[in-house]
Amino acid sequence: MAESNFIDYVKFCSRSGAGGAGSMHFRREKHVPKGGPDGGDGGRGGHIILRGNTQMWTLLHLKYKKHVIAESGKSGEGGRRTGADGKDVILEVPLGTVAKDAETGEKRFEITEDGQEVVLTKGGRGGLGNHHFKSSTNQAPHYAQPGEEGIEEWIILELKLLADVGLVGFPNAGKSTLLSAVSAAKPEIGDYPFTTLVPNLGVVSYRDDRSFVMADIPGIIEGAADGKGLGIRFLRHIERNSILLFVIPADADQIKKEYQILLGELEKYNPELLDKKRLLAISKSDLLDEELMQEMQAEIPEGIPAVFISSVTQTNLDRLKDMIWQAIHAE
Ligand SMILES: Nc1nc2c(ncn2[C@@H]2O[C@H](COP(=O)(O)OP(=O)(O)OP(=O)(O)O)[C@@H](O)[C@H]2O)c(=O)[nH]1
Ligand SMILES: [Mg+2]
Repeated sequence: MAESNFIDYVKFCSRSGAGGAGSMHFRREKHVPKGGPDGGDGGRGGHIILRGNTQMWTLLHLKYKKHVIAESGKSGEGGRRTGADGKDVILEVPLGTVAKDAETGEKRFEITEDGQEVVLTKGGRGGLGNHHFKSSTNQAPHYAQPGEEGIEEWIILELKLLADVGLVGFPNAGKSTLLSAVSAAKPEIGDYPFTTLVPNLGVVSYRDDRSFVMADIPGIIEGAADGKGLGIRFLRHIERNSILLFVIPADADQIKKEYQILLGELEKYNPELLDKKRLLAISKSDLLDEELMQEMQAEIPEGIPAVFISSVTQTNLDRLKDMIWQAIHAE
């Protein structure tokens, strides 16, 4: 299978720090023979925290992290000194990262904003020092609270792809070839269906210093919404894409029909997908001569901006980028 530059799933063991123990201590001063209790509280154990970062696109950096462990809190000390908190571990993640409990599959939260921090695994509370337990009947408590245990749990992080444009098309339509023609991504390309098994992301440079992110996902086939083929598993990745670029090859039997089937699968999967802006690229147009291309014009579905492109001869790729850019930045 092709290595994807897009990792959408990681699983790791997350362990927060234990709270530090409260101190059992009595004040000792030269002229105070029987000083009162003055044991300080233990520090809080370190949390495991997720923080949103717009500069990140994948969970690749967490792929080999099997254990994430935060420091324990320090014990309290005499003189009511509170122990230091354990250091938190902060994991930077792309926006759209969903944290789940690996055992139950239950969703905990989603990171949606830059800089947003959510505690994933809470550090243990520090124990109370003995001075808290002083009472009228017990002036000298020989007791301090232990720190709370840390939590150890298996966590799944999933990322819904945050691309600006998602490629939607049947297998073999030329989606990966297009991505490789307009970006530095090197997806596998093959003259057989289902070459792409995992989504690929590419950053497309657009004039000057601008860029947008394109997502190449596996081909979608009729029945995909009912679990046929591979595409449906990845359809969730395009939920957030701001626009959808349909890719239909010029040698398709019926462009309109292919388009309708693709639309139908999207709708069955999630009707909201139809609210997105759509563009159509008729790919492999190098296979057509002028005359055929004229005839094909009639085949273009109504109400969708369309362009004939060829990734092989680089035809109209700039025009396509213009259309994408405009669609992304319209309104
Ligand atoms: N003539 C011509 N062939 C192309 C063009 N773009 C892609 N192809 C060919 O079409 C075949 C399929 O290309 P891919 O880019 O792998 O298609 P895909 O849509 O990613 O396919 P899946 O990953 O299976 O969904 C390959 O043999 C490509 O060389 C083009 O612009 N012109
Ligand atoms: Mg492909």
